[in-house]
Amino acid sequence: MEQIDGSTLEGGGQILRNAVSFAALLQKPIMIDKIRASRKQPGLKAQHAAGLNLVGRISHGSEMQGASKDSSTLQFTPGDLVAGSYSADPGTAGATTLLLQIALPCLLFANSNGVNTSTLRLRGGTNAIQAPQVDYTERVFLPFLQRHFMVNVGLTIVRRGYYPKGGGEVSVTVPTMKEPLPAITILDRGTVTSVRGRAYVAGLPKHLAKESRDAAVALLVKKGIDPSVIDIEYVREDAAKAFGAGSGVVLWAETDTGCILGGSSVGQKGVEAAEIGREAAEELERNLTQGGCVDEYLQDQWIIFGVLAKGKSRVRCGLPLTLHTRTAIWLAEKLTGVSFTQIPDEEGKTMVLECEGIGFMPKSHKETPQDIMEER
Ligand SMILES: Nc1ncnc2c1ncn2[C@@H]1O[C@H](COP(=O)(O)OP(=O)(O)OP(=O)(O)O)[C@@H](O)[C@H]1O
Repeated sequence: MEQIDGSTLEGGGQILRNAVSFAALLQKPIMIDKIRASRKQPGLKAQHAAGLNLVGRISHGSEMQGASKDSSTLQFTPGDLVAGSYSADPGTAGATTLLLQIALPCLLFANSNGVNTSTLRLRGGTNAIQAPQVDYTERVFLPFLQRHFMVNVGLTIVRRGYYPKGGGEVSVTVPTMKEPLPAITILDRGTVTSVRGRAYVAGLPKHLAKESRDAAVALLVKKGIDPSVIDIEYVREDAAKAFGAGSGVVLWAETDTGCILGGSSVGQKGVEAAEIGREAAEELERNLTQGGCVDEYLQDQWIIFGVLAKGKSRVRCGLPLTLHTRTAIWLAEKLTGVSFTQIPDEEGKTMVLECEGIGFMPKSHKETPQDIMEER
């Protein structure tokens, strides 16, 4: 059983998600201790437990011990990943997008079991802090997967939900892969051709969304973005499609080389609407200034897919590399044997991350006549 120290580097929930996804795919039993030791309240939160148990269900015949709230140790012996319909609900505002983060790699490579697409119903928060807002997943992460890894994941926001009540729901369709993911090369950031976005409120007056939008636009223009490429809508969510009250801004910039980078913020009590807009714009501007082809969040989120892909992937990232990215690399190297190379540019402003992926495909899927011959 592979031992993983959950307090390493970032020491948060992402280690668990990546570790359990890799373990389920590679059929490698793991034991994680010191779970979320770096956080104020260590151990599993309801949303982590819900994500782990979701993978436990996708991985038929698996055994999982310690996947409950407050647990600091987890043991997982994987079974067979099987495509199908699954759901998860932490009962809190825990991020639906992070439930997707742990389940997605598993479902992509699940045994198709006669169905070519799995479906996920994920409940919880859709627009929470310290997690991808669902609009980020929809507008940045999934288009990235589609453009570069050729994977078409469908996402429908059934109902939005916010901190502290949650109550949101997203529905996701995940195709079953018939061949390994292709390696990716993304080195040229290119020039920004559009900045789109969404300033939203739910259960609050609409003018607040407009104030956030206007402040975001003003800051972007001040930082040198051409006003004619900016298109940020402001909305009050339909009450039937949003549970509770919330606000925030999600922005995404596209470049002429096909890169998409995000910037976002979530409204909090006592913070003015205009400030929420400026926060999101500042984050986007920072990501653009860093010169990477991915923003500071995609930087860690592409790692698992690059490691699973077939061949050498190279992605230019802005600096500094985030602690989440360094943690994802550390864990991937530990569990899969791949090694990452970090190649700085001449001016030391950006860093190309390079890895030779393992070309992952579960054994049971290799059923071409050639594979059968090789088995014999
Ligand atoms: N504003 C954001 N936009 C997009 N992605 C985000 C954003 N904030 C965080 N993320 C992503 O969410 C994940 C958070 O990982 P983290 O380890 O912090 O998880 P967690 O489950 O929230 O655990 P913990 O409570 O221990 O921090 C990372 O993949 C990170 O890139």
